Amino acid sequence: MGSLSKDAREEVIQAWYMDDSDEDQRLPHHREPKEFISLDKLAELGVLSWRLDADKYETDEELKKIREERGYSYMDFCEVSPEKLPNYEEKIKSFFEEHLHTDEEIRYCVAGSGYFDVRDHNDTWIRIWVKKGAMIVLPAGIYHRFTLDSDNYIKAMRLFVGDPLWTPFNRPHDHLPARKGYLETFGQKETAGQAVDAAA
Ligand SMILES: CSCCC(=O)/C(O)=C/O
Ligand SMILES: [Fe+2]
Repeated sequence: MGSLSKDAREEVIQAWYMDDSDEDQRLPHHREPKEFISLDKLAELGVLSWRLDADKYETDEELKKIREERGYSYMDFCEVSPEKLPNYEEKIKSFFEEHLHTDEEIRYCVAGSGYFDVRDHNDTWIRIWVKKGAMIVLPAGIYHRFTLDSDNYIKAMRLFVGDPLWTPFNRPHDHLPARKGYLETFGQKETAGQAVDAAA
């Protein structure tokens, strides 16, 4: 994806299987021993990723190209921290409720960091740590949640195709066409996604 190698992406995006502990959601929640997951494995789940230069997002040709190719016409920013986000406690709680959306969730971390957790094909939580420069797309219909990490701050660019619809559908919402479509497209291993694109 783009001109930078996969290794460059891994400097700002890391993923691992989570432990079962109920401790503070902002902790990494690694298993013992740690079980990291490749970006190719994320692509099998439909989770796409790029590394971009967050210091030049206003003029970045690579970002422009991605937006044009994928039709991301809408853009705004979401800053999450106790000081910056109105109704912070309520919002952070709702972000961490397991949910899906009927459209892609596209987030580009331009400052700070945070965790997007997604369910794999076995319904096991994978934690995706995004840092400055990481852009990820969660496909429509994937169950996921978001939390800040212990640094308590992220500024994310939010992209969308057309008029944005941010509605979270808390689990269970298995009857939604977006969920059924997700399972049809990504419910089996080695389906569409960057892993297949890369092999082509
Ligand atoms: C870092 S953006 C805030 C989280 C969010 O918008 C969302 O929908 C999480 O699932
Ligand atoms: Fe979401």
